[in-house]
Amino acid sequence: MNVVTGEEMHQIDRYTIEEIGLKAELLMENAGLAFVSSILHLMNKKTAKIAVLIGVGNNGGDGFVISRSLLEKGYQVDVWLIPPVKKVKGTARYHMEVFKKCGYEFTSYEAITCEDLVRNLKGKTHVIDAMLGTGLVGPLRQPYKEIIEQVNQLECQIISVDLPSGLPANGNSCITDAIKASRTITLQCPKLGAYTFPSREYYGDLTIVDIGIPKLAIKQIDSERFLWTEENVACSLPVRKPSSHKGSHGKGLIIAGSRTMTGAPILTAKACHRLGAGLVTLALPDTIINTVASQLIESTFHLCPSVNGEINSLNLDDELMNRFDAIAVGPGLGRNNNGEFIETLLHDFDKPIVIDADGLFYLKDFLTILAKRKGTTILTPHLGEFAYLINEPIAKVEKNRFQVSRDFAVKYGVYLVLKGPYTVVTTPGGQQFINTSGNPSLAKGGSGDVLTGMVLALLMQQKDLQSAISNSIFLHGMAADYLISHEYSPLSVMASDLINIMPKVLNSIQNRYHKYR
Ligand SMILES: NC(=O)C1=CN([C@@H]2O[C@H](COP(=O)(O)OP(=O)(O)OC[C@H]3O[C@@H](n4cnc5c(N)ncnc54)[C@H](O)[C@@H]3O)[C@@H](O)[C@H]2O)[C@H](O)CC1
Ligand SMILES: [K+]
Repeated sequence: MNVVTGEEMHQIDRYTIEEIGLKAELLMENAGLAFVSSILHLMNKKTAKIAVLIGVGNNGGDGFVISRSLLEKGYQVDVWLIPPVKKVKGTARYHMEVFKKCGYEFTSYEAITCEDLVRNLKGKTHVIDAMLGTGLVGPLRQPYKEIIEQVNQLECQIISVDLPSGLPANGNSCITDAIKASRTITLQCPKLGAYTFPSREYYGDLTIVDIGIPKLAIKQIDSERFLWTEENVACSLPVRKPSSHKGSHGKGLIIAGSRTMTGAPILTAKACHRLGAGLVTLALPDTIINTVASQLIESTFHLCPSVNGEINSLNLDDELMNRFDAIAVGPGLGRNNNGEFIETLLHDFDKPIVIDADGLFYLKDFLTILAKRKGTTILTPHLGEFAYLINEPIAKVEKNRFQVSRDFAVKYGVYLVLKGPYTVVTTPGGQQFINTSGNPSLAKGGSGDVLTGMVLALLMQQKDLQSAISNSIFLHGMAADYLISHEYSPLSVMASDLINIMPKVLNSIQNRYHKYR
């Protein structure tokens, strides 16, 4: 599913109307009806008292369809038109006339004061926000500004049409005032701002509804951003052939751990086993082998000479190294050596390398070598690690996370996994895939180590690397979602719980595979 900017949505809209010939009035009708179908379950017809706030453009036009449809169904609805009536033009005007011809009335904000409106809204159970959509330009103007300030203080449910009014669709411009919705029903394509912070916090629960825009119209935009959903995962997870053997599922090497971080290699290796890797070898500082090996009976080990409890060199000759199909390096390495072995890996190993955590810290010194590397490289930084790697403040990276991660991935020719809520995977070609699973229980030490092991396992089993990476991220988030919907508190989910629940998560998604075929 494409994730679009406001401009791209208008482009899609134009193609649908002008080239395909689906009339704008029909699209607006579809939009209003799809919105209503998706909210009916939230409202009791006997007790719901609904207000619809209608703006000047097509978002407001959707509001007229929504109001008419709810009134036809017998709901109590008060309708408020915010701009002067004469300013409503085009398709929105058409639906305003249809609304009136059906015998319904609205109140014009022109004729009342903000206090009158607020007094009325205070008695409502639901306010539908159809004031401004993707056509917003610049900072919010009056009278929307004063209305939005008041609406945000109401205690009722606020449901936004397409996106919360006042919020820029693309997410990275400055937010002055915007509706803080309890729920947003987005039309056809999710907007970029829904996956950017702090913009996302204004959306509340997000539902995406189909309004009948043909796929061909969506294909016209040169879009490079997509959601990676359960359907994508179910359709692309590897299926084991009866004839397969352990060599068919990859021999992975994990370079991890130090004297003060013995848990990280255990988590990474266990997660890698759980996602089906054929063989997992753990390269560790020689001094911690007993502690780690006592917790890992499925892995094999390679001992590295250490200084101060951290790996000093890999002690792997080329032949030994090239027996592996892929390498993951970084979890719990520590930062007290010079990381020269990362440079060695980048030079000497031409198959996929996943670099995480302290591996990324060392990588900063070897970026020129990274740019020249022929083999596939996958970097999995969180926001802080990425900001360090590119020498920018965290806030700047957060605000422009799509742009900065794309610039980096293309410049260095890597797969970049920028972790966080809505983790973004950018391919070396610049395409971006946004993850839709997970919850704040993942914000805990160790969950990144688990993800690294999962990525290593799937990339050895799937031909398409982006699917392998995105699938690992989705399953990792889905494990956390599964736990909190099965009696775990988000406070108590631990990284090892993610690994332990993985068989059930995989089973549930594989069982749902038929749903998407
Ligand atoms: N995507 C689709 O195919 C469909 C979308 N629909 C809905 O249409 C809106 C987008 O409609 P548009 O008319 O382009 O924009 P708005 O409704 O957001 O209104 C723009 C209007 O608002 C005024 N305005 C702009 N900026 C400001 C500001 N900063 N402060 C105050 N006022 C502002 C100005 O007058 C503009 O002209 C989309 O979101 C969907 O809800 C269709 O109905 C169905 C097809
Ligand atoms: K809106």
